[in-house]
Amino acid sequence: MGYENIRVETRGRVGLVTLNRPSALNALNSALIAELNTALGSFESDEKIGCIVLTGSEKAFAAGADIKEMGSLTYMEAYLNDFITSWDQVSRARKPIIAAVAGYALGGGCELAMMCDFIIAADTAKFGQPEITLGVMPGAGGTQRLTRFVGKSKAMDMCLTGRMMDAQEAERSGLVSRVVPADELLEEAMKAAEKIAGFSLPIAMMTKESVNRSYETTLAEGVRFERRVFHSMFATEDQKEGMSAFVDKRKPQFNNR
Ligand SMILES: CC(C)=CC(=O)SCCNC(=O)CCNC(=O)[C@H](O)C(C)(C)COP(=O)(O)OP(=O)(O)OC[C@H]1O[C@@H](n2cnc3c(N)ncnc32)[C@H](O)[C@@H]1OP(=O)(O)O
Repeated sequence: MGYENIRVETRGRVGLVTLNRPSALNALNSALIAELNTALGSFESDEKIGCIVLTGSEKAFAAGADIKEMGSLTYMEAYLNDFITSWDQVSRARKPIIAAVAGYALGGGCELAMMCDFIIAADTAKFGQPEITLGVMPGAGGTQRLTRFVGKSKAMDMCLTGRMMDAQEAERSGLVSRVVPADELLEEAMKAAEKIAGFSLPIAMMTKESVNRSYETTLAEGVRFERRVFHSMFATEDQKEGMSAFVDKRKPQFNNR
């Protein structure tokens, strides 16, 4: 497929998607989301790919949903077409996805980054949910995910004032996993992705599923889920290989089985 709003590359075992609407600071319109979903689908089904990186430009990861496209939407159109639901594909990906964020990650851009498994931020990154300034509120999971990341007080502050958070505050608050110099962002994200892709894919996928379960269940249920999945790992060839390699003092050769 030819992509107009994103660039899609494969680097070894890592799938790289770069949002690419520079004239609109990567504002997320329906064409871009459709392309992103297609790219994610092809990486999900490509067994050579072990991890995905989603990034934007130096100036903007994404400045939000496309206000020009969305401005004239009616309630009936939003309701009948289930506006925004198609954005969720990122959060439903089974393979690990890292967001590498430089510049603005606002509104839907912040929400898209939060749908990824973790965020590595450049020291230039700015996060915000400014929807209230436009007469709406976050609609792609922002009120829910941001609250889980940073807690109620800061989420309320961000969503009700529309202010931006810089990279340092985002790291202190638990929104991002680490902050790196802007000119090292992609290199650092690729290094993390290559590391993940070098492990057993099914084990990484099960680990992701288990961590995500903690958002949706009680502690006791979550621990029981973890135990079941953990036990199942002993049925994999990669568990045998990983532990044998440790004992033999050699590097493991995982076969994703
Ligand atoms: C409601 C839901 C579900 C989700 C949302 O995401 S609502 C949108 C939330 N985002 C915002 O409100 C941010 C809007 N953008 C800005 O406030 C500013 O663009 C900025 C602070 C990010 C950057 O300001 P700067 O002065 O550096 O750049 P601009 O001249 O303002 O922008 C350049 C160019 O990009 C267009 N742009 C920026 N953001 C969007 C957007 N979200 N949708 C559509 N277009 C956007 C901006 O209009 C300008 O284009 P033109 O030169 O053609 O006007």
